[in-house]
Amino acid sequence: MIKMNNLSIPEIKIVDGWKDVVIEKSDEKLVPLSQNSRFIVKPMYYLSGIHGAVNECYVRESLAHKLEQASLKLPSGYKFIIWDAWRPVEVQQSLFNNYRKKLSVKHPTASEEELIALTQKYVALPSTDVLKPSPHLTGGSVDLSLADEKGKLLNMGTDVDDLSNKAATRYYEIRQNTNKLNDNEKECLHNRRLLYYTLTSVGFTNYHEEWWHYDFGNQLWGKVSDNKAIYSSIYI
Ligand SMILES: C[C@@H](N)C(=O)N[C@H](C)C(=O)O
Ligand SMILES: [Zn+2]
Repeated sequence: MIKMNNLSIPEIKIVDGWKDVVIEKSDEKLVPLSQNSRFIVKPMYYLSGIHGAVNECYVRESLAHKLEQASLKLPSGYKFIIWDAWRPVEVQQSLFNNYRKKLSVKHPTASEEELIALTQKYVALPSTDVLKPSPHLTGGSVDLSLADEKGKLLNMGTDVDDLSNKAATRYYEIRQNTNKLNDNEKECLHNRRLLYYTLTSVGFTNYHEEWWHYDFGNQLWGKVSDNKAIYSSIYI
């Protein structure tokens, strides 16, 4: 089992400029995660009826292998719950449009340019450009959380795809510097650390604005881990 010894989540490199990361292309194929009983696969965008979303979570072979390695480090009976992985560009476009719309309600005075910039904090710009594809189009991103031995979702403090500052991975780490955390907040802090250390110990990186988004092999991963990327966009 992963040993965290109360380790905090360190500052995570911001991803500005990730589209400039060089991709040394790999031809690894996509594999379905539902074939592995260590994972609970609930493709949230298919289940919520987003047009074009698939009833499966596909990732590159190496990513599936790393996820399996990470699952062996979880406390007994715990599983990863996988909500999303590879996406077709039309799903990326729908998500982008939906977020833009929600943010325009939250920020009624924002200009179109500001809204587009704000939206990109939560959803990457839809792109099939092989030199700068949206991360989920590469099969190198996964949106996930943890379920305990009874199959109950662990408390992470927000839902997936939350639009508040609480979604930032280090939200509770930063909060505890100025406030005494209550029991609920301490639980969220612990659960986010468990997810973070289990995944980063096998080579994943996290997107600092979303506690649920992890990468391996794509340009976001390359930016955060100082590597060249290996995955460009791929189609099924
Ligand atoms: C939409 C959200 N689940 C997500 O995956 N965001 C990242 C930044 C993305 O779109 O790549
Ligand atoms: Zn994601």
